[in-house]
Amino acid sequence: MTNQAIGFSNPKPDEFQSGALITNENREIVYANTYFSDELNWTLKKLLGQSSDVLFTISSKIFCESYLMPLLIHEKKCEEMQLTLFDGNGKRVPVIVSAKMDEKSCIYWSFFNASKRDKLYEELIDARKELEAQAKTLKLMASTDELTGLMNRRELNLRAPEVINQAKRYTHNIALLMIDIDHFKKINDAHGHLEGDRVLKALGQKLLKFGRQTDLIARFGGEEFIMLLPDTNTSNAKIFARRLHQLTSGIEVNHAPVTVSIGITMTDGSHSLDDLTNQADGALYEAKKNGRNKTEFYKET
Ligand SMILES: Nc1nc2c(ncn2[C@@H]2O[C@H](COP(=O)(O)OP(=O)(O)OP(=O)(O)O)[C@@H](O)[C@H]2O)c(=O)[nH]1
Repeated sequence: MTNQAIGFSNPKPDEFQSGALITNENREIVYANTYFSDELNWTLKKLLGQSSDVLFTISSKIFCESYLMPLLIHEKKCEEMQLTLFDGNGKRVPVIVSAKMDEKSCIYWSFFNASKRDKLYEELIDARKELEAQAKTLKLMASTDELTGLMNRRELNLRAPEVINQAKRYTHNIALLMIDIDHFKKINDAHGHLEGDRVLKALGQKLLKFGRQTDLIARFGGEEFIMLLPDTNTSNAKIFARRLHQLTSGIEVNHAPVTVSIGITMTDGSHSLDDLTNQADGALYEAKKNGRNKTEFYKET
């Protein structure tokens, strides 16, 4: 079969927007339509008589040998395989290939340029990546206190039950500390809201640095913070609170140290977060009542 073997006179045989190729039983090209010259920059004369291998990239050749050819031999046809061709200038062109094999092992190939389709895939992948990044940012925003960067109350509510359950399971104690800046309103009133914000941020940073990785450290409300310390007994919690008082005094407003009051409650995992925060709140109230800059433990009545 030669190029002339498929001789049309009218209408024009070669106005297809796809490549058509025929290879013989030795896989030599015996026909290529003008798509190969017009769109893929091949010289048709050069192509004729060549092995079809000249068209395919190495990975496409491997795919042809290992999958496409066995399929053609067995099924006599294959549809919509994604391969990569070289054009006449050696540029890679993604194509969708369908092929049919006749009883003399001639193969009738059709190639559809898939560059635009690939571009669309790339754009879809980019769009997906962007959406994933946005979702991640939104998740972070929903779980984080904007001012201090600590987890917010919502996130604490989500994560605390697991920590409390683990204490129960492994028979550990947990300490919950409610930490409240003393006379914070005065700082705001005397030095402005921005100064108040600076103090909140500084305390947030100190708590983060001071806490362990397993601690939950959250901004609970205005000037109130919560630390949930797993695997901590009463005497450890006392030492921890003492160091927290020292640490906080390192933050100064107009050369005066900032102080905090702390309410602590302990549990073996048999209390809910709500129970614990109510208990710690009661202890915090006692600390404020007793003069501030103090730690009090919740006492069961
Ligand atoms: N700068 C700033 N202030 C805040 C923020 N959230 C809450 N506050 C302020 O924190 C202050 C809390 O005041 P109070 O509840 O009276 O407590 P306090 O002045 O610390 O008094 P004690 O707790 O009794 O020692 C209020 O003035 C709030 O406006 C914030 O994000 N930034």
